[in-house]
Amino acid sequence: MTRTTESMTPELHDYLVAHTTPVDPVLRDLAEETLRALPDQAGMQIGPEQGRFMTMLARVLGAQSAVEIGTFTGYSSICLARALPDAPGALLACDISEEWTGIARRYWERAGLSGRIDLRIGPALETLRALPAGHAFDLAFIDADKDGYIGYWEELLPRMRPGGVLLADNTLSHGRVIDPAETSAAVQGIRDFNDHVLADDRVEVVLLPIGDGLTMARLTG
Ligand SMILES: C[S@@+](CC[C@H](N)C(=O)[O-])C[C@H]1O[C@@H](n2cnc3c(N)ncnc32)[C@H](O)[C@@H]1O
Repeated sequence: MTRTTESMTPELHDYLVAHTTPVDPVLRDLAEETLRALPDQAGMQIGPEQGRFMTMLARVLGAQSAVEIGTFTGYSSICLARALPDAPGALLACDISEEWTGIARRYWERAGLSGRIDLRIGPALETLRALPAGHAFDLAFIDADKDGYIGYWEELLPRMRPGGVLLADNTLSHGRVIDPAETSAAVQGIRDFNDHVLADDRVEVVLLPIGDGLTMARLTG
């Protein structure tokens, strides 16, 4: 029998957020400023329960170094960097927008995390390819252009430590992944990515119904 996850109503979502450790003033203010300054893009930011999950996951893993593809105004990078050692560049953050990451920089400073985060502006695939050999990550978070996910996956996997974990955001595409009428490049990119990850025997994988779908893959080798 297939067991389904209960449908997530707005009320049920409010309830689960209310029963998750609350966000601190830095994340609260960042979410508010993002909504005020960038109302059309603010939905790209991860939600509070996903942020808490990512912080806890990094702590449980004892992650020493992490990489983020898609930084935007810095919410997810704060959630990750908080769980990393206070070492220069413990989090490599990749984005193409100086404007949006300008907001991120201010909040990293306020959170006392600037020293841990190495922001690289430019296409993330180029940033990853330019990393020195031997640069290894315990945790990776992919949350940028959806038709680029497979490229990021293939570039990141050889750079992960054994037992490392890759997370990929929006892998349910608001349910559009199962809508045959949906033919956009972004949704097709996610479908292709989900199939690609499932077929990759280097990892075990679970697609979690957190936020808009969060794929979690662990290197088994
Ligand atoms: C969904 S948002 C990231 C949200 C962020 N993780 C958060 O929780 O606030 C996607 C980001 O990917 C960036 N992006 C898009 N294409 C990119 C590329 N080729 N390389 C690096 N970043 C890219 C965009 O500028 C945008 O800031």
